[in-house]
Amino acid sequence: MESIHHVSTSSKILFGKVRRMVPPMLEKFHKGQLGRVAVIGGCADYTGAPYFSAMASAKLGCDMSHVLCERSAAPVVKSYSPNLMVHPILPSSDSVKDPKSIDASELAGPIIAMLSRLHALVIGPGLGRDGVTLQVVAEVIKEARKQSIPFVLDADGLLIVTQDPELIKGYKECILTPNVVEFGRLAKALGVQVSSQAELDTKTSEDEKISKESDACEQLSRALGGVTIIQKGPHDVISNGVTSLISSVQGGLKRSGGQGDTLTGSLGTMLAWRAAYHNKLWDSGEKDNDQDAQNKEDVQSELETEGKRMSPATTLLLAAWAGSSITRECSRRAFEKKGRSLQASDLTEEVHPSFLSLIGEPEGSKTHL
Ligand SMILES: NC(=O)C1=CN([C@@H]2O[C@H](COP(=O)(O)OP(=O)(O)OC[C@H]3O[C@@H](n4cnc5c(N)ncnc54)[C@H](O)[C@@H]3O)[C@@H](O)[C@H]2O)[C@@H](O)CC1
Ligand SMILES: Nc1ncnc2c1ncn2[C@@H]1O[C@H](COP(=O)(O)OP(=O)(O)OP(=O)(O)O)[C@@H](O)[C@H]1O
Ligand SMILES: [Mg+2]
Repeated sequence: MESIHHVSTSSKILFGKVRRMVPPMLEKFHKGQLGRVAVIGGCADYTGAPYFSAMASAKLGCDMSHVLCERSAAPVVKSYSPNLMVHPILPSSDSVKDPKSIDASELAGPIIAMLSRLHALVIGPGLGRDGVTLQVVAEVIKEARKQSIPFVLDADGLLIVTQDPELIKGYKECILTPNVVEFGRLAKALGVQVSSQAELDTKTSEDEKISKESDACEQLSRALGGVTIIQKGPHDVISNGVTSLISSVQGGLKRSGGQGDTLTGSLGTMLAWRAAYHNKLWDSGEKDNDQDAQNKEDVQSELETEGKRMSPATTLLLAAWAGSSITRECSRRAFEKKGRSLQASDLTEEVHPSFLSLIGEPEGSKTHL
């Protein structure tokens, strides 16, 4: 029994459509046009997560990859790679006089000042749970939403939304990437029923299981006013509440921490490219389309029609699906080489080969001179 909201378009066609959203490599572009992405995260406890996320973004192909992190994390993240631009501008209880009396919007000022120069944000990798930090990031979320900047919310960024769902309710330019535990917390906060593993185990076919899981993902998305959710797991369920896609590219078998960070960074770059596609940075050769896809049928038709531009609802689902597919392919490739010794950093090296094998360079792209 397949969910009535699932798009059944083949992976081959979907990858072909993703390729349409990827800007070609052309001599005329200047620095920054292929993507300016910032990861907001990194604290005294976690420095790996923002690094993996920002590197995935860079290796997928964005031009500029920033990390906005807590003061103590900055020299550490910088030492991992000179390619990243690391800004120690994320306040915490350690960097303010009195953590109990702060002006969060004022403290968010230096981050907010950067927003207009960015195409996409990834909020949450290694953010930690410091009260001052989380209040400041909530202010950044409000401002990013005001400026219609797309963002990905993960890890401790999801905690902010669990505590205050209104921050993102109805904002169509965001992607949430909860793991099983984070999904459960969000569902509980929004009163959405989730099947237990025991209940899922009673389902006789894989299709029935997926259908049950995607029902919960659709309901959570609807409860949040149609935000896009990637529910990570043995397969990733992607939904915007009315249309769903299943990402089932084979992954690896090692579940080391930090693989979700390759996902968020890849999504950051996909969101930047999606913005470039809608801003017509290059001529995609497709006819204009002024209607936004409203339901599964519209999305499926846009995905299966050649020569017509896709609308933002379709490209957001597709960007989410592409990020998930790339990450799972990275995990598969890294696992093939490293087996049980696989670490998150092994995925980073697989981002470009995975992009080439799944999506490939778009038509007109000059990758050799
Ligand atoms: N190298 C690094 O710097 C890393 C930092 N990380 C950061 O660590 C912080 C906490 O992240 P956590 O993910 O640990 O969040 P939580 O502290 O909420 O812990 C989630 C718990 O759920 C468990 N879990 C995960 N998937 C499960 C499943 N399918 N079934 C049952 N249990 C499951 C995990 O083992 C973990 O103990 C975040 O800021 C995150 O970004 C992680 O991303 C890992 C890598
Ligand atoms: N059982 C599984 N089989 C295949 N792939 C999986 C499985 N579980 C998770 N993944 C994949 O691993 C990636 C990370 O998902 P995971 O559930 O580990 O996130 P996470 O707990 O947030 O990770 P992180 O440690 O980075 O915070 C996703 O791309 C997901 O598709
Ligand atoms: Mg995580």
